Amino acid sequence: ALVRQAANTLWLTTIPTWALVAGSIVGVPIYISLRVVLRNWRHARAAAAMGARLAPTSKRGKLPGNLDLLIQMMEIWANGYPGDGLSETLEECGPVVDLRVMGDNIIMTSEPDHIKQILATDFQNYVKGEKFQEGMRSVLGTGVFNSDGDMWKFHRTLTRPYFARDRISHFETFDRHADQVIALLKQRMKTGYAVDFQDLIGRFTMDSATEFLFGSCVNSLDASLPFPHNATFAAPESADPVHARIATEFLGAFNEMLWHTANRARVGWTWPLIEMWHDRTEAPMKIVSAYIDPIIKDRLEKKAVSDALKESLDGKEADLTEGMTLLDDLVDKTSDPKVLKDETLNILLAGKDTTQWTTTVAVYFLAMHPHVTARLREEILQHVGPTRRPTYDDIRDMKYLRAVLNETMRLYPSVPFNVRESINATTWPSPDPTKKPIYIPANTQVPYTVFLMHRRKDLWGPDAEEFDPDRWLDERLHKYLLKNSFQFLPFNAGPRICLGQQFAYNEMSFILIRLLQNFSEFYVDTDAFRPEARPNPDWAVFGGRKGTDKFRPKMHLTMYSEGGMWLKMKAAAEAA
Ligand code: HEM
Repeated sequence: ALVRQAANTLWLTTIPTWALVAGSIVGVPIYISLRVVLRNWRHARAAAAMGARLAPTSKRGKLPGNLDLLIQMMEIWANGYPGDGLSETLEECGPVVDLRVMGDNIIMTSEPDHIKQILATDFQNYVKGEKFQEGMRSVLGTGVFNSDGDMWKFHRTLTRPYFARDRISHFETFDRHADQVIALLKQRMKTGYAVDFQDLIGRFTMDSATEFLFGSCVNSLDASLPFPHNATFAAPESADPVHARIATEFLGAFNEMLWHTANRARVGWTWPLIEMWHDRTEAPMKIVSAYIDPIIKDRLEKKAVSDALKESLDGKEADLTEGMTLLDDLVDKTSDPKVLKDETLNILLAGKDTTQWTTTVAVYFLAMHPHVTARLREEILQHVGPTRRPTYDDIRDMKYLRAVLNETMRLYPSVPFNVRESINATTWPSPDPTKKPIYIPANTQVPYTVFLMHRRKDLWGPDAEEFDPDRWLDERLHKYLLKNSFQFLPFNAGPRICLGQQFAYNEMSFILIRLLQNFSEFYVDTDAFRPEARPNPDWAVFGGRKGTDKFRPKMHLTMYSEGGMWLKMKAAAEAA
């Protein structure tokens, strides 16, 4: 009908429908191919004019538009190891490659100098882009994580001052929730069953984040913990108090929202078609809003009372704002409930799963490397002792702890893949200095992967895939990292560097110290992982992390372990 309608419009009414349909079937691919050929020719000319060359392309795709590679990537996303397919492509072409998906230039890089240019030295020439933001908008609005240009500057300026100050209150928050975590762990270990450490730390980061953001903790640590699939009993969730059930629902809705937004980024321009009849973020967003909206309303009402009182007292002694939470800080600058909601939700998204993942994998690595656990405990006992609450100064001085965290984020960065879009045509330096720079067309998606960059042997040495915190302390630091600091980027870099970096180091260090004050040995309980959540046995032949690790890493916006991270631990003698 569409073809016939178009034909009518073009006065081609005398041509029979079958001929129009056949013409379209043959004509559309020819039209697309011609467009691609013409565009590549234009790019080649523009590249030559700039003294540059086109980015290498892979020979691996056999179908038009690299459709076979696209299907393969979808399959890897669902069942493979992160980076599979791409690492082979980068091996074939070098650290930068034009993936050419369905005729579009998509120039992926794992080269520190390119990422430096995107994030820092040529920051003005790149945006997150409308394609990325559109999929997130129903959840994140125009908050700091999901905006570009002036809107991003507005949100960043609004939020930055809060993170610029070190807050003792954060340590009090961490401490209360860490106590709950330790108590839950001790309780669980008494049952003889493993704990899903990823789930437990997710509750810790959610409770800490909601408390420092809103001053109103969601209390997800009050809900019962899941038992492994092989347990013979499990406490029913319905036995939880009402507030804990609400917290579980909130946590579930938040995770679901994340999942759908990441899925939109993955399926690209097709997501509005898939969700044409039904916005998949609507239902979970309703649950999240039911929690956040009343808090914001309440805070704005308090602010109005405080302002009125201040006015009646000519501004003397009437400041009722506590100034402790991010929301307190923000209401001093804006009373727009939408801005307040977007901003706090953006920070919750940026700060919760990232710290959850790093802490989870750090403890997984401790389980796999008992000598690292012993050394880290030694440092903790030396600096903090077996029971005292750690301070900011303790954390700053603990070099081995920082090395363990950095090594964890090197091998399993929370944000393994990211993307920007070029505004104007430009060039990137050639990884091979004997060759011309690489041409980057305007309005082109440029994904970059710190996950693959952090594992490159030419950048980190032959043992790049090994977990070895000492590389941050011995001669390897000078030999590799200090040559180019842009080769380690778990927190991004440049004007959009993670706002919560220091907060994250404090939070992760705090919980690890508390954990190692109380437990001295950790074990991965493989049987507690559901069979489909265990690593594919065929991966063993690959060696490296893929062949060694005992969990199945997956990603939405951030990384996670499929089906949880089931661990057991032994209480420390000092803590008894
Ligand atoms: C291990 C923990 C963390 C890691 C690895 C991490 C990593 C990152 C990365 C890679 C980005 C850049 C995203 C992009 O531009 O595409 C980012 C941005 C951001 N992070 Fe973090 N983050 C962590 C924890 C936190 C925490 C705890 C908070 C807040 C409490 C936070 C707040 C933010 C914010 C607000 C942004 C957006 C900055 C902007 O676009 O201007 N992050 N983070």
